[in-house]
Amino acid sequence: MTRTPVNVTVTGAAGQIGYALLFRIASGHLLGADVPVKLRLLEIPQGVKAAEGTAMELDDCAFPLLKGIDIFDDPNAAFAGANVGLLVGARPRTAGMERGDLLSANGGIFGPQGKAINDNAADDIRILVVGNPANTNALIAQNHAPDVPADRFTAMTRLDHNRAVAQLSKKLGVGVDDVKRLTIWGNHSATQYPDIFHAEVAGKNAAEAVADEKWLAEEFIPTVAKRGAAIIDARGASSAASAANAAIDHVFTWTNGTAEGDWTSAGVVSDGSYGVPEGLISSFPVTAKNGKFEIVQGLDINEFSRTRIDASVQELVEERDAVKQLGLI
Ligand SMILES: NC(=O)C1=CN([C@@H]2O[C@H](COP(=O)(O)OP(=O)(O)OC[C@H]3O[C@@H](n4cnc5c(N)ncnc54)[C@H](O)[C@@H]3O)[C@@H](O)[C@H]2O)C=CC1
Ligand SMILES: O=C([O-])CC(=O)C(=O)O
Repeated sequence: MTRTPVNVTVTGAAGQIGYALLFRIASGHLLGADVPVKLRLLEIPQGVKAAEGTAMELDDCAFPLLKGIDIFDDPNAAFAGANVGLLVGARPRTAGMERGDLLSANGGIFGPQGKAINDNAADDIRILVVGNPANTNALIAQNHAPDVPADRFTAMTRLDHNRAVAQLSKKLGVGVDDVKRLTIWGNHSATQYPDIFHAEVAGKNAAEAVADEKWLAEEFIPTVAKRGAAIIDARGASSAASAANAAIDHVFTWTNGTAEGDWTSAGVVSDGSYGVPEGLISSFPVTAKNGKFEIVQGLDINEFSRTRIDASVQELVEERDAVKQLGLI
């Protein structure tokens, strides 16, 4: 049976994450090995030539699933008919830039992109925001797309989730696939909280298997939360291949579902669960089924976790209030 190709719009296509991401989308890792795709690349005018170079390389791979590549510098055109949008391009923080300047510069990107999605994307559009500050950029885009169901806008914390799984598996000397039900709560920032109290490792409770609160508080949590900065320090550039891999994992899970009895982490619109104010885009434990993320309900949150979740959510509240004050939402 011939399937209609899925239109995947990628912003920031000529950047380092774009370079690590596009080849995996085109080879079937984003949606599945039997799903043809058409790529729609969005760049700023200065980035278009480099995106054309990447498109030449994509052609040269002769990927059977890749049914077309178009390059744009206009978000309305780039999101026309999009079924999946990966919002990677963002304004990075540069020396001397205040937080408000960073939020406004990104508001100038994610507001218009949200509107372009609202006006032009396909009815089944699903958005993953990768560009930082990811949660708040997703909130801005979602606020500019009143006709799109809010739950189609998500922010990436899957990289944090994967980092936490890897650190825990090393500590316990087990395979990464033995780790289940780990959760990243809150913001994709240094305040995020990787929670192992509900996680299972080879069928045992992870916190009980670790049995070392000092390691948890002083090693595990800071290592995961500050991993982005450690990569920049070591590589001289921010994480790119691992970020692209996490974006692939996020969308693949969203569309193909979580395994029975397991969950993952994603920044999704809060429905007020776990005391996270409604409407914030915060990371939660989520399952995915029939193309929808659902927040896992009913977990007992202990004092250790409560303080840390609240601190990260408070940071999201402050970011939301700042973009509100700037008139960006
Ligand atoms: N959520 C997460 O876990 C992670 C997020 N990130 C973030 O992802 C973003 C991208 O990272 P890199 O690819 O390394 O950056 P990069 O600087 O290599 O590439 C960004 C690209 O976006 C383009 N761009 C800028 N404004 C644009 C706009 N308005 N429309 C379309 N394209 C635009 C630039 O021309 C550039 O080619 C950064 O904000 C970074 O902080 C990075 C790693 C992990
Ligand atoms: O700070 C950055 O740009 C990179 C980042 O988000 C991460 O690696 O988690």
